[in-house]
Amino acid sequence: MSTRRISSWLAADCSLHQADNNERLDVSVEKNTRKLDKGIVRDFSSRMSYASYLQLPTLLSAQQPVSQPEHHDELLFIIQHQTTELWLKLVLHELRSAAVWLREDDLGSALKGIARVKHIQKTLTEQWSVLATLTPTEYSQFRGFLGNSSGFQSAQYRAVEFVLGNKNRKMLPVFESDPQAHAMLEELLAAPSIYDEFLAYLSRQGFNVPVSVLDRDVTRAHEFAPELVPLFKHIYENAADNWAAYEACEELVDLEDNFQLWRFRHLRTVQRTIGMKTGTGGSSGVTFLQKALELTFFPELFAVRTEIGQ
Ligand code: HEM
Ligand SMILES: N[C@@H](CC(=O)c1ccccc1NC=O)C(=O)O
Repeated sequence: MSTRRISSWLAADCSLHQADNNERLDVSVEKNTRKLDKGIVRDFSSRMSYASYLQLPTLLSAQQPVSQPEHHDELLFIIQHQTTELWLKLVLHELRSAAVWLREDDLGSALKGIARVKHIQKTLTEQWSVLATLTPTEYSQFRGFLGNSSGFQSAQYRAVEFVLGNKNRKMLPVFESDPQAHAMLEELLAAPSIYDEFLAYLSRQGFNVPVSVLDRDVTRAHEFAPELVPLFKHIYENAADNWAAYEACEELVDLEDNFQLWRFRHLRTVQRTIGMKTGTGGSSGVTFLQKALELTFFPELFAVRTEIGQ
């Protein structure tokens, strides 16, 4: 089809839509009020509704400010945390499934899950701008009511760190008063991380993964294994021949990057809100959080960058 024919076809199509729209406007919207279609279901006395399916009475009754008198901004604080926890629930669901798919050599499904997680991470990182509207003065007016509660006690956050390979048994005692959370973290501590599963997958695909890495104690944090760097160098320098492995490596790099961006935005929000005060959870605060920026899930995938082209 020539360019002229395409544009005249497009013009005809647009004017058709225009006519259609005008007609609909004339017929169905009067006084800027939309007429409701006859078929719209209104009786939910014996049907599942939006609210019942989503358990909204439960969800929307879970915002209970503790400040007295109630501080206007505590609702923001609660909802920022609750939405984070909801998204973390999905992140955990996807990452745990991705680890299983890797174990089953189903890389495609694992990558699809990781792609979804990356979008959630972006949403979570963006969301910090909402909390940044909370001024230090406003926060100081209800901070005292939070007692020793702290994000440090987020079981789902810790679980995500564990699934990604940043295991730390010393985190567990914090959850002793919550048997369900404690059991979940114990289970994840003992299970191979997504990186362990990926390296085992690579080994099954014929890549030369050292036995010391495959047999590592998975209850500990993954530590930099220099022997892995030549393997990744090979994959990166022959990406076209190892596309699936190469793509998976880059997806993991994105995951770690996104995780660190969330940590950084948290740190900056903390800094602008409480400065150098100690945390309600008992840590030094900003100084403690800064140290997390030195942690890494997939050190060899970053180390390989130094080697590329050499
Ligand atoms: C004004 C808002 C916030 C302040 C001032 C703040 C402050 C802090 C501080 C000082 C810590 C260190 C632990 C402690 O001693 O308490 C911490 C840890 C943590 N916070 Fe927040 N936080 C804020 C918002 C949030 C939000 C919205 C989340 C989302 C769930 C969150 C999640 C976490 C997590 C997961 C940790 C543990 C981090 C780690 O172990 O590296 N925080 N926070
Ligand atoms: N650790 C914070 C308090 C805080 O932010 C917080 C308190 C209760 C539940 C979640 C929280 N979020 C992150 O730490 C502080 O020291 O002000």
